[in-house]
Amino acid sequence: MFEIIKDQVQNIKKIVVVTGAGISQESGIPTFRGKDGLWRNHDAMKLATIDAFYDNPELVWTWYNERRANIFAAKPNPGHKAIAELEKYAQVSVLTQNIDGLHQKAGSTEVLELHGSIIKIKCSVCDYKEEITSEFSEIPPICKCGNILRPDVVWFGESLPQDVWQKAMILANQCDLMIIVGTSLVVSPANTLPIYAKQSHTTLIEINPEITEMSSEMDLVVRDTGANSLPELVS
Ligand SMILES: CC(C)NC(=O)[C@H](Cc1c[nH]c2ccccc12)NC(=O)[C@H](CCCC/N=C(/NCCC(=O)O)S[C@H]1O[C@H](COP(=O)(O)OP(=O)(O)OC[C@H]2O[C@@H](n3cnc4c(N)ncnc43)[C@H](O)[C@@H]2O)[C@@H](O)[C@H]1O)NC(=O)OCc1ccccc1
Ligand SMILES: [Zn+2]
Repeated sequence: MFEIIKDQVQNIKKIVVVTGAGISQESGIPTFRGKDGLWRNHDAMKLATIDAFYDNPELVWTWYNERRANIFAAKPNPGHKAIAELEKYAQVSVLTQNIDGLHQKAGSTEVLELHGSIIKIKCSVCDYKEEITSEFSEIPPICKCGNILRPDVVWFGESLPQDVWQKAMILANQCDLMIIVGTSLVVSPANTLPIYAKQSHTTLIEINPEITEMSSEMDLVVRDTGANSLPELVS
């Protein structure tokens, strides 16, 4: 399946793996597409906004608490593990849109969380931040400054953490191989990363059971799941 790599493996030093919800689907975490994208009939893309949060912070907090409980119970799948194992062969940087922390749990040592992390919270006003270790008694939890706390994730209409995004663009532009797994490439600016790689003639591989916004730009398309196909990369 991955002949295109096996032929040039000796000069692949830097690998970037761009991931989305699909890589965690086989760990029991729903994606954002189709029926998965609905929570209590609320469109996930509408709930993940600052407006939804200020309209109904209890509802948004309940959504994130349910997702967090599901994520805490989830285990990395063979797809996450294979990406971590790739570090035996090259420098691997994971640029993920996922907030579930499963790449780190699988052993990946360089993971850039483009859209934040569900295990972190921050104040909606002051610069207070912390990692969540236990469930909250009150919803929404209140910061010591009196304002409400929110999940430390990037909502639609909010810009990505600039230090993380700058580093992601550079890694995408300097890698020898980019593997794009489990993302529909609908959401920007994450969906521009393959373009940065293409500019420096990097080999692009897409792993996804379905076609995506950029399938036609790929050097190799693997129409299979992450857990089924990625282990072959390291076998
Ligand atoms: C919907 C989209 C059009 N909107 C955007 O891109 C907007 C910009 C925008 C607004 N209006 C527009 C109109 C046109 C174009 C763009 C825009 N982007 C933003 O707002 C970004 C912020 C985006 C980040 C939002 N936060 C997320 N998540 C964190 C929170 C949370 O998770 O709760 S996005 C969230 O949704 C996205 C979902 O996409 P995927 O991960 O790809 O998942 P999806 O379900 O779509 O697809 C799954 C894929 O996996 C495949 N699959 C399924 N199973 C498997 C399997 N087993 N194995 C392999 N593959 C599999 C499926 O086939 C499928 O292809 C992810 O990025 C995820 O992180 N910020 C910004 O631009 O800031 C600057 C700015 C600032 C102010 C004003 C203007 C601009
Ligand atoms: Zn505060």
